[in-house]
Order: sequence, then structure tokens, then C-alpha cells
Amino acid sequence: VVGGEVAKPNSWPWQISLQYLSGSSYYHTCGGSLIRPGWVMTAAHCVDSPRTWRVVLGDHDIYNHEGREQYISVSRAHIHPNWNSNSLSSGYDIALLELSSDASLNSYVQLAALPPSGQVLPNNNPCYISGWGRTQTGGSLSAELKQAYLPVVDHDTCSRSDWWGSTVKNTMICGGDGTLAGCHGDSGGPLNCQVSGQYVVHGVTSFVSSAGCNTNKRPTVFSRVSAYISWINDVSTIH
Ligand SMILES: CC(C)C[C@H](NC(=O)C(F)(F)F)C(=O)N[C@@H](C)C(=O)Nc1ccc(C(F)(F)F)cc1
Repeated sequence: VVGGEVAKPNSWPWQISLQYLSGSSYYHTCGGSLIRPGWVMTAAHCVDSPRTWRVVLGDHDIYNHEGREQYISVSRAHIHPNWNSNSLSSGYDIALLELSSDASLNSYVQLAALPPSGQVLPNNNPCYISGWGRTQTGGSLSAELKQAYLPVVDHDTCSRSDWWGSTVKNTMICGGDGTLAGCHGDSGGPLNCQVSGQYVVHGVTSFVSSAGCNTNKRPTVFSRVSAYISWINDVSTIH
């Protein structure tokens, strides 16, 4: 997250750190949101390459064990069937991770609220991105969870030719004007939007400009969760 501030610990209790095993250590690579005790929502591009994954719940400082963390391995990644890693602008950058066991819900670990199917938020709706991603383009990951205020930029504005143009689709949601932004390592994490006084996860962090994370008129772009509610329910509800 470029700009913004360190979040109050566990103030986004559905935020998870997705980590992969390399040698004998795990490394943070993406964010995600706990949507069911045994299911995490993240970005498809985070799990494109087969790896040994784990999710860390209840975390704040990813480099220090503080005692509230739960470490659960991922048993299976369900990538959206229409996701194409060579076509980021087509969308479908969403995946569901099936956990090997259910998380224990408590004041540090809670389920995210998801929007109703099809709900599109108005321009300037208050939202915050959260994540451990780089704090500058080319910078390093943040040890502590950060947040930044990224109000909704509606599709009409975000798809203007001097903004993202036709790269941004209606199945996406844009946040901020590019001054504050998500950055590498925030991928897959939540866009937390205030709707009727409650925070609802309306976005899954997908992409920023390749010219730099905080590029003017290139808001951070998220998969619009309300466009994928049926798929989420189909995959994560035991038949
Ligand atoms: C690894 C990537 C698939 C996603 C990566 N996402 C992020 O860094 C994050 F955290 F903002 F979500 C990203 O935007 N990286 C930059 C460097 C990038 O590739 N941006 C980008 C590439 C292509 C397009 C498009 F769609 F226009 F082709 C748009 C943005």
C-alpha cells in the first residue's frame, strides 16, 4: 500500500496473508479474505503457479509471531474458469482457496461480509484497501498491515481514455485516483467498503499501472466481488 497508514491491529479481521513455501521458510506473496471458516477469497493471479501454500489469519506484523495468528494450509485452489493469465484486462482475477481445516473465529479472525449479487457502488463511496504490499513502487513489503482510503471511482470515470480506458471492465471496481494505491503484495486482498455503516468486501485487489503503483489517473483496480457471487456460492457451498 502506497500512502495511507498502519492499520489498528486486527481491525480488518478477515484479512489473511497468503504465503508460499520456499526451502524451509514461508514467504508472503498476496492478501486474501476469509469468507467461510474453511474458505479464503484471493486473486487468481496469486495462485497461477502451483506451490505449497498456507494462509495466516489474525496477523498484524508478518515478520513477528504475536500469538494471535492461525496458520492453516491450503488443500485446493479453485481458480475462476474464465481466468486467463495472459489477459489480465479480461477480468476473472478471482480464486477461492479451500483450507485444510476451518479457522477458529474470534475477535482477531472474522468472516468478511460479501455484497449482494450485482450491487454496484456509487462514485466516491468510502472504501479502504488493506495489505502488506510494497509501500512504494520498487520498495519493500510492509511488516505491519497497512490501509489507505480509496473511494470508489465509478466505471464511467475509470474507463475514460485518460484513465484506464477499455482496460477496465464492468466486472471490475476502481479505487482512489492513483495518488494512494495498492502495490505488489497487496494482490488478492480486500477493498473494504462502507455500506449502511458496515464494512463489506467489494473488491479483490487485481492490478495497478505497470508504470508504477501510484500513477495519477490509474486507480488501483479490483475484481468486483458482486459480479462473482453466484460462482463463489457454487464453489464454496458443500453440495
Ligand atoms: C502481477 C500482475 C498480473 C498483477 C499486479 N498486481 C498488483 O501489483 C496489485 F497488487 F496491485 F494487485 C500488477 O498490477 N502488476 C503490474 C506491474 C502490472 O502488470 N500491471 C498491468 C499489466 C497489464 C495491464 C493490462 F491489463 F492493461 F494489460 C494492466 C496493468
